[in-house]
Amino acid sequence: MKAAIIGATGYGGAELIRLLHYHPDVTLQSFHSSSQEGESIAASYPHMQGIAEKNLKHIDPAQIAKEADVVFAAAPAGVSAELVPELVDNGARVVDLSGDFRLQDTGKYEDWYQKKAPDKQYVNQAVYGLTEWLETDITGTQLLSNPGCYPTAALLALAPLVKQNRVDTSSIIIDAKTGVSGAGRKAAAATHFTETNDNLKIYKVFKHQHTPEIEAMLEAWSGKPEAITFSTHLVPMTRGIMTTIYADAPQDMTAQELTELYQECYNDCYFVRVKEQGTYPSTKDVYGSNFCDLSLSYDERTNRIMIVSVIDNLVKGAAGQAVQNMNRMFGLNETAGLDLIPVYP
Ligand SMILES: NC(=O)C1=CN([C@@H]2O[C@H](COP(=O)(O)OP(=O)(O)OC[C@H]3O[C@@H](n4cnc5c(N)ncnc54)[C@H](OP(=O)(O)O)[C@@H]3O)[C@@H](O)[C@H]2O)C=CC1
Ligand SMILES: CC(=O)N[C@@H](CCC(=O)OP(=O)(O)O)C(=O)O
Repeated sequence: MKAAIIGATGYGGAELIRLLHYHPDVTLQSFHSSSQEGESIAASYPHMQGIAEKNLKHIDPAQIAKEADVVFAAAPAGVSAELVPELVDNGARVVDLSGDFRLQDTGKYEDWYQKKAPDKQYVNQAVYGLTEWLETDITGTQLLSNPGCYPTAALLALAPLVKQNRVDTSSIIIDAKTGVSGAGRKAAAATHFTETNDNLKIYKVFKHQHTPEIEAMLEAWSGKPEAITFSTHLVPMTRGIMTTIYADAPQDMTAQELTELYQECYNDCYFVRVKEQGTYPSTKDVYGSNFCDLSLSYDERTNRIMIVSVIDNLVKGAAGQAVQNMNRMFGLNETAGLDLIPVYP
C-alpha cells in the first residue's frame, strides 16, 4: 500500500515517516511540502539520512490522489480545510491530523479556531477517529479526522465512566500538561528555549480549541450537553501529555472498583494500558509509542474520582493514532507498524 504525506517537514509528518517506515504493509510513496519542494527530507531531518530519504514534492492533490492509496494530511488547521476537499474529490482516502474536520458544529469551529470552517459537506463526511471508541466500521471511510492530542488523552480517560453514567459530567475538570513538540516545529516566541526551559506556563486559558472537541464527545456519550473546565500547561520536555482529571462520583465507589471497570473496558484494546490500583503513569512510560496509560483513584474524603492519563502527543496524540486508523480503514492488523516498546529512559 502506498502512502503520501503532506506536511512531511513538520513534527507530525516526520513522526508519520518514522512509523510508516516500519509498517509491514506500507511503502512511503511521496513526501510533500509547500515551501521546500525539490529538497531532500534529510535537509530538514538529518536523522533520516540513508533511511527514509526522499525529495520533497509539490502539493498537487489530483496527482497525489492518483499515486497513493492513502494520504496523510499533517498541515496546519485552515490549510487542511482547503487541501482535503480536493484530495477527496479526486478519490483519495485521507487521514487528516488537523482540527479542521473534527467538529460537526462548524459555528463552534469558527469560534474556537478563529478560522473559516471547511465546506460542511466534507465535515459531514468525515469520521472522527478516536480509534478505541469508533462507533462505525471504517473500512469504507474516505475521510478520517484524527483527534487532537489533548482530546485523545482526556477522552480515553473519561469514556468508560461517562458511557456507563458513573460520573457527574457537570463536575469534570481536566488539568493537562504538554511537551513543547505539541506546538509543532515552526519557531514562536512562546516555545523558544529561553521561554520554556526551567519554566512552567499555563496557556490559552478557557480558550483552548480542543475544548469543544472534548465536549462534543462527552455529549455524544452521555446524551447531555456539558461544559468542562479544561486547562493546558506547557512543560519543559519534548514529548508527552499528562491529563489529571477530577470529577464527582454520583455514589460511593472504590479505586479498586474503578480500576476493574477500566481493565474490563479496555481489555481488548492493546494500546490502552490500565495500571494496577495505587500505581500512576508518567510520560516516559509511553515515550515514542502509541500507548495511553491510565490510572484511577477515588478520594473518599471528597467523593471525587481522579483519573491520570499519559500519551506521547506525536504518537497516540497524532501520527500513531493516524496509522492505527489507517490500519482499521484498510482492514489491516490494528497494531501493524505500531507495536513499539516506548523509548526509555
Ligand atoms: N504536534 C503535535 O503534537 C500535534 C499536531 N497535530 C496537528 O497536526 C498538524 C501538523 O502539526 P505539526 O506537525 O506539529 O506542525 P508543524 O508546524 O511542525 O508542521 C506543519 C507543516 O505543515 C506544512 N504547511 C504549512 N503551511 C502550509 C500550507 N500553506 N500548505 C501546505 N502545507 C503547509 C509545513 O510544511 P512545508 O512548509 O514544508 O509545507 C509544516 O512543516 C497540525 O494541524 C497540528 O495541529 C495534532 C495533534 C498533535
Ligand atoms: C504546545 C501546544 O501549543 N500544543 C498545541 C496542541 C494542539 C495541536 O496540535 O493542534 P490541533 O488543534 O490540530 O490538535 C496547542 O495547545 O494548541
